[in-house]
Amino acid sequence: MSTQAAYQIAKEQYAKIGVDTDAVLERLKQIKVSIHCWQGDDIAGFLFQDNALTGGIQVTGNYPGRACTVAQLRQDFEKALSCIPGTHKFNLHAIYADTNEKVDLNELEPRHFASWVDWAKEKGLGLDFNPTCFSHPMADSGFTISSADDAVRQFWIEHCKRSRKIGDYFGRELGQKCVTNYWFPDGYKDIPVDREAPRHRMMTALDEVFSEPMDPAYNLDAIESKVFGIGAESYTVGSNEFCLGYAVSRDKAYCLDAGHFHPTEVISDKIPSVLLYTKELLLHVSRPVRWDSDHVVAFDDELNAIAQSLVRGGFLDRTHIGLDFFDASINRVAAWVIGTRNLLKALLRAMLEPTQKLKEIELSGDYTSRLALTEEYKTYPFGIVWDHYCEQMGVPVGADWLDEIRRYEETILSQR
Ligand SMILES: C[C@H](O)[C@H](O)[C@@H](O)C(=O)CO
Ligand SMILES: [Mn+2]
Repeated sequence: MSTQAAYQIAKEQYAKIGVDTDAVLERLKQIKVSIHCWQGDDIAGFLFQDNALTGGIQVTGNYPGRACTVAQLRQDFEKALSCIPGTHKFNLHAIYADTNEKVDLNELEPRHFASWVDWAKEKGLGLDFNPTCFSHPMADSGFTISSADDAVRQFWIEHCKRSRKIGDYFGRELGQKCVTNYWFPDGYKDIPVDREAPRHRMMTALDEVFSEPMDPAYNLDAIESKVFGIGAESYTVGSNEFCLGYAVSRDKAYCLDAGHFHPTEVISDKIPSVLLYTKELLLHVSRPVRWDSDHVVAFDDELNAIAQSLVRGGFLDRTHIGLDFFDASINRVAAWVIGTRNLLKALLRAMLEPTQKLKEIELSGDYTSRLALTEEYKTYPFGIVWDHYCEQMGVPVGADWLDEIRRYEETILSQR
């Protein structure tokens, strides 16, 4: 049976529960996923390629074909995009500046990212941004913006201020909001005596970073919390309470990373609470396996719960959906495709639910019907709708994309 014929049958089945599949696909088309550049090169960047990855995060694996130049990273990402339906954003870190100058993080300017803007315009992409507060000698103490050393702290404050200007430049040039996300690995390996002072320093340093008024229509500041990193197991300055409190009190966006909480906590349940108190939210959709392992996003229960949380709550307009994983043990281009397609698939599945009807059932106290129907809808043919969407958007249907990526691996990646 053709994808089209199958779609007509699925469309009728969804129509019977009051869901208009064509309208859902129009909504899905509007979703821009912020796809992280760092899956393409194991977070090496281009400014200091000899610096080791620090900050308590780790990329494992040695799959051949890592992107080592700006041109290679763009080429790989374009290949991934050819297998992903929709129009999306590329999420850059400061270390991905494209320049021949020897420039340090506290010297970066928008012009060092001009070629990224040209490329994004040419490809119709949006750009997001992150200061890189790791993999640098000034972060070797384990502290950056909350360091007790004035020189260290000022270095990172300056880097963050400049990052914000780069975010604003992206937003203005591309005519769409750039989310600039601040994540700091600062913390102690062992049990601290003073748990307040580093947080106080981080708070005042951030106030300095954000002191210049900036239009959130172009640059939206987000702050990302974490429970712990490797080497900072006992204490993380930018904890959940710190970052959420900061975001709420300073009118910033909060960034929820799926891997940054205790293993039994889920961000799907945090989304509706955070959005009661912040205007906007950034997600780092990731897959923690026992710890913040940053596995490629799989089509698992929590991914579906995140998508349901966003769709059922009507939060898509206020949420910036970013990805954050880095797996060097498999083809990196395939990793982008797998993770992003899974995220879109989960959003589609959530959108294909008769949300209003389910909310009414819940409100009436009919929990039997709630469970019966949500369980039944799980096996509705969303995969057929997804295939139709891929066909409509001109990207490979089903696993056909894998042949494309394999060919790319043979002709391009394996030659590096
Ligand atoms: C490279 C990213 O900025 C990093 O993954 C950060 O977002 C994070 O999640 C650290 O654990
Ligand atoms: Mn993250």
